[in-house]
Amino acid sequence: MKLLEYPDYEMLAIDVANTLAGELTAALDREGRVLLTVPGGKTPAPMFDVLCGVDLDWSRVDVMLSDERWVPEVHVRSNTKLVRERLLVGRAAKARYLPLYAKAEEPEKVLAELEVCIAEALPISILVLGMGADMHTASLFPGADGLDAALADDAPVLVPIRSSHVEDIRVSLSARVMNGAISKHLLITGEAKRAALDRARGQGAEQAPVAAILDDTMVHWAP
Ligand SMILES: O=C(O)[C@H](O)[C@@H](O)[C@H](O)[C@H](O)COP(=O)(O)O
Repeated sequence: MKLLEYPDYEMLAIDVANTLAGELTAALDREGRVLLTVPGGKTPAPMFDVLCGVDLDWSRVDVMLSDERWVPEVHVRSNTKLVRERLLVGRAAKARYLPLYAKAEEPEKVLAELEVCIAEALPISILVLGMGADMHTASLFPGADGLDAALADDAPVLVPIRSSHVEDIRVSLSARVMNGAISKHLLITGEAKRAALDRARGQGAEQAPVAAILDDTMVHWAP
């Protein structure tokens, strides 16, 4: 794990967007298509606002989420809504979106169908994650129902997660798939998440799920 510190979040967002632009461009020089995976939540939007305007061949970029809340794509808590409004616009509107949500009461009913498109696009070229002060990443929450399955060496691509930490059923990429990424970035802000990161480095993934993805990850932090 490497840690980059920034004076403020605006500088972090601009620098990370430029870093991702460089990595996407290099990956596009090597591959026919590249897979960019991004988090939901509040942190990434300002970075998305910069990245969506970068001049690259977005028509050869697949975009998917690290995890999703099991709510309709128009719901205010939907990460798909966030990505469609803040990343898949401008030049990046030409990217292909690979959904982690389909209309069904329970994710288990449609996970196999969702995994087909994602499996074809793997491995992830560039993974961007967020983290909570409870040391979760994606939707891998400590003590969650589904966490063991998501941390297993033979984990599936997508895992349904139910946790008292959040109100929605979640669907998350497994740690195995996230660690298959060629490049990994973690975006965190504030002292609480910085302290949580320090705690996580000394714990197992069952108590600190973010620890499962920290190897070879570039952590970007702003106060
Ligand atoms: O669905 C989500 O919420 C994210 O994918 C999740 O993993 C997020 O990255 C962290 O919870 C941090 O969220 P904030 O950026 O809102 O603090």
